[in-house]
Amino acid sequence: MRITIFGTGYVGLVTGACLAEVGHHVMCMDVDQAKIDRLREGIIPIYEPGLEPIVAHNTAAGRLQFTTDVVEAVDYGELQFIAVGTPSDEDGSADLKYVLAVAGSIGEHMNDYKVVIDKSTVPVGTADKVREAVRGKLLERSADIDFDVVSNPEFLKEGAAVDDFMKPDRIIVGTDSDRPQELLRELYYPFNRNHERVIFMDVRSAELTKYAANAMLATKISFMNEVANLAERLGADIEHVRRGMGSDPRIGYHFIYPGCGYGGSCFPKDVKALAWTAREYDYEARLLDAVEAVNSAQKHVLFDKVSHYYGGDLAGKTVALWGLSFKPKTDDMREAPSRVLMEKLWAAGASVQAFDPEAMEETQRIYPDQPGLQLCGTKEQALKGADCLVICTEWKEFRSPDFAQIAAAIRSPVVFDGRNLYDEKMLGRHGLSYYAIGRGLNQFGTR
Ligand SMILES: NC(=O)C1=CN([C@@H]2O[C@H](COP(=O)(O)OP(=O)(O)OC[C@H]3O[C@@H](n4cnc5c(N)ncnc54)[C@H](O)[C@@H]3O)[C@@H](O)[C@H]2O)C=CC1
Ligand SMILES: O=C(O)[C@H]1O[C@H](OP(=O)(O)OP(=O)(O)OC[C@H]2O[C@@H](n3ccc(=O)[nH]c3=O)[C@H](O)[C@@H]2O)[C@H](O)[C@@H](O)[C@@H]1O
Repeated sequence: MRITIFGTGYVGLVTGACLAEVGHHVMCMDVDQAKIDRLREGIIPIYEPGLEPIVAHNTAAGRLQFTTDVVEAVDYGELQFIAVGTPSDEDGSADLKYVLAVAGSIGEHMNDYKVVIDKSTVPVGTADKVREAVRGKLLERSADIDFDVVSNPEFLKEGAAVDDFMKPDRIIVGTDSDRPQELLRELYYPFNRNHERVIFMDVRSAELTKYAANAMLATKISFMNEVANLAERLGADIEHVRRGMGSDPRIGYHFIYPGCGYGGSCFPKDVKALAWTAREYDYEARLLDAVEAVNSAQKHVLFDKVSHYYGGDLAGKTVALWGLSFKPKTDDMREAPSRVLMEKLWAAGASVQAFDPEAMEETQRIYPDQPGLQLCGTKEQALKGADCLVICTEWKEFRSPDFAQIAAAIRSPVVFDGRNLYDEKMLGRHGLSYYAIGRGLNQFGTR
């Protein structure tokens, strides 16, 4: 099938490359000329494991093309995917300007039947707005061309995006008519070989499914962070509690890891957007508001522990920081807990020596002239001359470090761990104190 994808970010590029991988012909369009130039040279603008080879292979095979030409892009595919950003507006609502701009372009340039497929995460009712935007442009040029609008939200995770797309738990397709349903059944047929993965439903239910799934996952995390904060005050260890809870299959082990708060481009914005939608419909989503509030507070917990350890005086201190990205296997820094920590440390007069396996360039881009930030080539270099070590992201290479080397390198014998990677005893053997999340008395630093 011939497919056009608008937006070559995490979702658009992965979708395009993976659909080409199963034999479809795909044209990816982006308004960012520099991004398209790099993609044409085979340079992937993001770090995403496994993406580069399939982009290269399918580009060479002629199944994957890149363009900035909107006319060419609209003309190309019978299926037109919208995979552009839907960032939070100031009030927490989803900003639909990019989605509606693409919809307008499709209406402006289409000359035959199209299925407009919304893959971006959008509030319930957006398909109606997309339909209006396309129809409005068709009316302007008195064109009577048939089209359908479908909701097909994406559930991939950054860092595992290619795997998630190629082996999805489910493919949600929201459509209100038969013609697009048949086309999407054909599109996703290659992904159904093992078992049927496509779940068809009406458009509004599909739109809500995406927000509800992300909000549920975010709720699990905030719930565990709340229990972790309680565990610190009660003298319990959240890691035992987590295992004890997860062994109940009704709860499960997934997404109940406590930490220094969830980040990324989606959970924070999607929880806020769903709460905003609820308010629009005169419903106060108390649980969603609490999930967001717990998470915002959780991003301060590491700073509070460090600050308390030093009696509230961080001026002149140097903190070694391992992990900058919002989670491992990505260079994405959007809403990363490390940013809240660094900004608070700088405000308190401390400086940061940071290392991340992939997110250094992105950090440099975000904080180009920050005197309190030194980006180090290795995790060991980050320790040199630092007062203490803080861990924000659970990259694999941080899991079993040389504790003796850490103890020798840092001035105060203390490690603050926002991801609960270690055991207190392992550090204790090297004379290091260990402050993690929810791991017994004195972890909050208040006793
Ligand atoms: N990042 C993720 O892991 C996931 C994201 N989503 C959702 O997918 C959507 C896209 O997210 P990302 O891929 O992360 O965004 P992104 O910000 O990485 O990429 C969006 C791309 O769209 C391009 N763009 C903007 N206006 C355009 C236009 N008029 N025509 C063509 N391209 C245009 C931008 O230049 C950019 O390259 C969002 O709604 C997000 O919530 C859904 C599931 C997973
Ligand atoms: O809509 C989206 O964009 C995507 O959002 C999340 O994917 P992603 O943000 O890439 O990453 P996750 O692995 O879900 O992690 C999100 C945040 O939660 C944190 N987290 C995750 C799991 C956990 O147990 N504890 C925890 O603190 C991570 O550290 C990270 O900061 C969802 O997992 C995807 O299904 C969804 O498609």
